Amino acid sequence: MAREIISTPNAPKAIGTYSQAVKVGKTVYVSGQIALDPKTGELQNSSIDVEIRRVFDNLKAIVTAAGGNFSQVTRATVFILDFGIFPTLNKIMAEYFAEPYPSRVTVQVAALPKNANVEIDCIVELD
Ligand SMILES: CC(=[NH2+])C(=O)[O-]
Repeated sequence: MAREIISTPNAPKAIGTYSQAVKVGKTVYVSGQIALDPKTGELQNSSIDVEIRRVFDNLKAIVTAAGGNFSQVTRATVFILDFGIFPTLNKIMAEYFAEPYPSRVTVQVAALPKNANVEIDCIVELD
């Protein structure tokens, strides 16, 4: 099946050897997003709320560029440095996603790129 590379200036440029997303048929694989500002490339981490919202905004920009929306997200993977932010993560995610929510995995990890506190990737099934 043909692959399409998704690229948008509304989300951060890749900081390594990956594409923002790869679309295969109606499935979109969105790379892990940290809270980089798409314009400056700087991590937006003035607060954990700001950081998490920037991550979801980055994901949303890529999903939109692929022709989708958050209601079509089937799976998200969340990497966090500290489970102390779990309630905040859930509160903010509920602002971006309506029920029924996507499937999700959340894991605590030792480190993330650019010393981020959170990284999230997702898979989208387009209609
Ligand atoms: C940030 C990211 N997605 C990576 O793989 O480094």
